Amino acid sequence: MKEWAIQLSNITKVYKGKKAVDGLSLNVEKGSVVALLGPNGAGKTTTVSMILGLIQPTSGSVKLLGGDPKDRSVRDRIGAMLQDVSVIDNLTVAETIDLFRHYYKTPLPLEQLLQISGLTNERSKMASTLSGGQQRRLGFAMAVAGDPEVLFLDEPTVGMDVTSRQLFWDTVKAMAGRGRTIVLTTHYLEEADQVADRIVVINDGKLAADGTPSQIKATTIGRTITFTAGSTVTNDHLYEIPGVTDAEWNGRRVRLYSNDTDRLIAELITRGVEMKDIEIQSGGLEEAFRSLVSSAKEDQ
Ligand SMILES: Nc1ncnc2c1ncn2[C@@H]1O[C@H](COP(=O)(O)OP(=O)(O)OP(=O)(O)O)[C@@H](O)[C@H]1O
Repeated sequence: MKEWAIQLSNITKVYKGKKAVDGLSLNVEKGSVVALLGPNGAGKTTTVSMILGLIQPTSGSVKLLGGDPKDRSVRDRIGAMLQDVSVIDNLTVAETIDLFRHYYKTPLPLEQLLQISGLTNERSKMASTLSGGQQRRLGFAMAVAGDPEVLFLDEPTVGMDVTSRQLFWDTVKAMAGRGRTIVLTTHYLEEADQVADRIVVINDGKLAADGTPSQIKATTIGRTITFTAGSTVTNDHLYEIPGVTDAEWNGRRVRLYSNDTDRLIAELITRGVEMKDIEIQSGGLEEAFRSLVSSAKEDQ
């Protein structure tokens, strides 16, 4: 039988009459790495905050490790790295991490936490003097101090350089390898593709897609047609063509997104759209994601 780390049943959060999260149901199996993807304002942070018990759903129920997220017995077993890391004044990096270690019954050793967050050389610095990227890494050390069973990472790599990112994802993968459940939100789709074994796409507070990275890519053909447009072609003109989900301009070079590029190319030719140097690309995750989000909008 599956063991659930997270069970969300029809959760909704209403802010000033507007639904930030709208009837979301989702179960996350223990030991999985789940990426929540969605455009700005989709409801990812609100969802994570409800799972953590930081805000109360307007309706619906949340279970974390089978219990109430606000219970001390549950909170002892989870870790969270949220978007704003607030550091305590007048404490060094090592003292800050040590303070967090003492909240937990079975913390990881201080040296290991300094090493996995790449902060060994900064251990004696005042935490408040760290750069933005270093503060994110300190936030990570604080989140994993208790060796949590479930770890939440809300846009964790924002502001991190390439080397830090690599160390960060290696550490996250190692934690997953030890059976930890990881829920992350990110705008970097390639990262989600590499690290997650399940991707949940949220749009306008609702579930837009749910599957493995390869299923997400396969559920939508998500292809693009790129061409150099003649002077008669306008943006409005392109959006009138059936099957165009998005158009991106770079000078006179246009990229059209569509779920059915075969039909679209026929339409473009039938309508006599002036095109040169035509290329058709098969979709990566980025295109799949755009296509899912735009088709969810059309359904409303
Ligand atoms: N405290 C609040 N009061 C009012 N509206 C809020 C509040 N928090 C979030 N919202 C609104 O709820 C919606 C969802 O926001 P949320 O922060 O969950 O999105 P997100 O997917 O995390 O976005 P981002 O990728 O930009 O972080 C947005 O329209 C936002 O403006």
